[in-house]
Amino acid sequence: MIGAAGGRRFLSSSSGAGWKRKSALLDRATQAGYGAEAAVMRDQEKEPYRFRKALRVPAERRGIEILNDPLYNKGTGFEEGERDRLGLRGLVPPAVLTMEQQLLKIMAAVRALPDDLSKHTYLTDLHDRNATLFHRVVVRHIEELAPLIYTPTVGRACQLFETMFRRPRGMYFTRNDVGHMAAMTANWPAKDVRVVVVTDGSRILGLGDLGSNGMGIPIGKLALYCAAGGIAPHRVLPVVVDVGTDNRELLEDPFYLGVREPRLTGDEYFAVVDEFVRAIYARWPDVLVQFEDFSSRVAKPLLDRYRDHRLCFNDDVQGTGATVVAGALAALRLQEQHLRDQTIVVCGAGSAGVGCANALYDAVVRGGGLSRDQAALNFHILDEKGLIARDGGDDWDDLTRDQQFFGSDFKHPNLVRGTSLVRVIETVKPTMLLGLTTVRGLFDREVVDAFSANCPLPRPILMPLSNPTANAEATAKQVYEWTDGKAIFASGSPFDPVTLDDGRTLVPSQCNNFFIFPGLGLGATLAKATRVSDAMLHAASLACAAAVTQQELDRGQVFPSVSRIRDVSKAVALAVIRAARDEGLNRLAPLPRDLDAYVTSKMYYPFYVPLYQSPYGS
Ligand SMILES: O=C([O-])CC(=O)C(=O)O
Ligand SMILES: [Mg+2]
Repeated sequence: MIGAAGGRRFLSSSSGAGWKRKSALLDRATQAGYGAEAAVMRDQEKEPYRFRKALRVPAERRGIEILNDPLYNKGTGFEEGERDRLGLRGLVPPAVLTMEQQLLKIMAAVRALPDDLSKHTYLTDLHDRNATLFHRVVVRHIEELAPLIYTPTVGRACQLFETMFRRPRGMYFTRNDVGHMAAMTANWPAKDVRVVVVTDGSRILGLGDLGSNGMGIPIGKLALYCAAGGIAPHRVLPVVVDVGTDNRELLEDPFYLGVREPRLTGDEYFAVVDEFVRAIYARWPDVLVQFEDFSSRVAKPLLDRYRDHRLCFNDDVQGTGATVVAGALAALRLQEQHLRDQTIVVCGAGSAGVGCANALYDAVVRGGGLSRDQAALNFHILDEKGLIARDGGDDWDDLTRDQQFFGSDFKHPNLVRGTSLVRVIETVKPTMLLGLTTVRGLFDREVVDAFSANCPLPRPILMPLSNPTANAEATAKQVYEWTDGKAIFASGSPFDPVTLDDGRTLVPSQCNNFFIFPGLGLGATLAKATRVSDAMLHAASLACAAAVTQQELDRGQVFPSVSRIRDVSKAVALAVIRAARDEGLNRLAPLPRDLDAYVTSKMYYPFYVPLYQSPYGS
């Protein structure tokens, strides 16, 4: 595979000398025939990149086979010399397009399509035939394309996965593969996988159990790892661990592509995941495994099983948690407030809700000034029955230890098990209200009015985080209209800016874990960290919050604009590497003196390099 690249050079943007070297190399690049690319890099992107002189294609791969490999294919982008060298003459149309021309063509085609699902399909096809161009297009137009290749459109794509299926991507490890998984990893062609995103399909976004059709999620997450986090496409592996499904419709659907059996549970379930985990780390010992969209029943138990001795994290529990902390810190910076003084109500006691509460609690304790017990009193968590509290209920023992943690010690007659959301709000007067329930419209007028009327902050902080858009607890328009534009709004799925009757236009933030996971993965793998610690996650939150510019804050945004996501990922990666070093978890030691330049140099940037045929094989 790729990796047998010729002499590599990289460039840094961090110092004057770096820029000089960069200019010199760009000049050489221009002379070497990269004119358009070099100009684009210099004038439009200012994107430091790794300059690869050439890439060797395995000798056995020629002509059509190169066109059929999305990692090598350039379509009409093959230059004349390459067409001769690689046996392509006559196999592609005569015109030679620059990457820029191809990009314009792709964007025109995407924009001409009538709906988001068709656009998703078009982009998936591009991904399948020319990965370099796909990622270039995504990098350049991330704000427009992230909602198409990722949340929210990816949710619909998962629901329709079987009918939309064209070409496999990633790997499936099923309950029927027990005993074979270690051998199966050898079927994946890439030697150097750095990041695996795995789901068991049991809780895809807020859409429930979609079984094997959940594959769309690891694929979408990893597309962002490449475009936003600078991990090269041949270093990522999307996975479904298919233990069956409890979705009756899928079980009865003749076209369902997964294992048509009820889900495994208990020890049998954990044995399958254990074997998968052992197999993955046996083939790729330094890989980072991101657990994604596992149901609350298993998400935390799996995390606890592996987190101390494997490089892994759960994106919904820890990634979303770290993202919410980042948003909270930025929202408080805007109002010159401290996190320790906030009263926080979290709706939803699944793994994501509890994960967010835990991450915020951890941030309060790290911030100092409150004892652990005092800090816990600032949190109130509700599940579908209402407030979680020890008093007044008979289901205390059925709750998990994590759920019980924030409900033990209220000394207020109103705060008993099952107290309604509005009553909780009127009693505790929260400053932050988070929704992780998947219940559309839960934050209705009554809730938002009560929240806004009782909130001691000038700007109440409201985060309906459930995905995709249709599951959001409230829309941006509703919240801004009901609070007269006062609320700070951040949602899991994107919403368009809202113009109020008085002419003010307000820009909602997207509080999505894509601000954390690509940079966390980049940092953790570059540091060769032995595990992902709470301190690394907290450092990621701080870096993300610090990346919000004053201009963005002034517009009411508490997350950076999505167009800057590569910069944010880099800042997150740097913070994660330093945090790993502080705890002695880095095996990349000592860290490079100019860490910034090092991370920059390691970030994949999609552009074509000349291909040569290797006489020696790959
Ligand atoms: O995928 C997303 O957009 C965020 C996420 O992890 C989820 O909702 O499960
Ligand atoms: Mg998720």
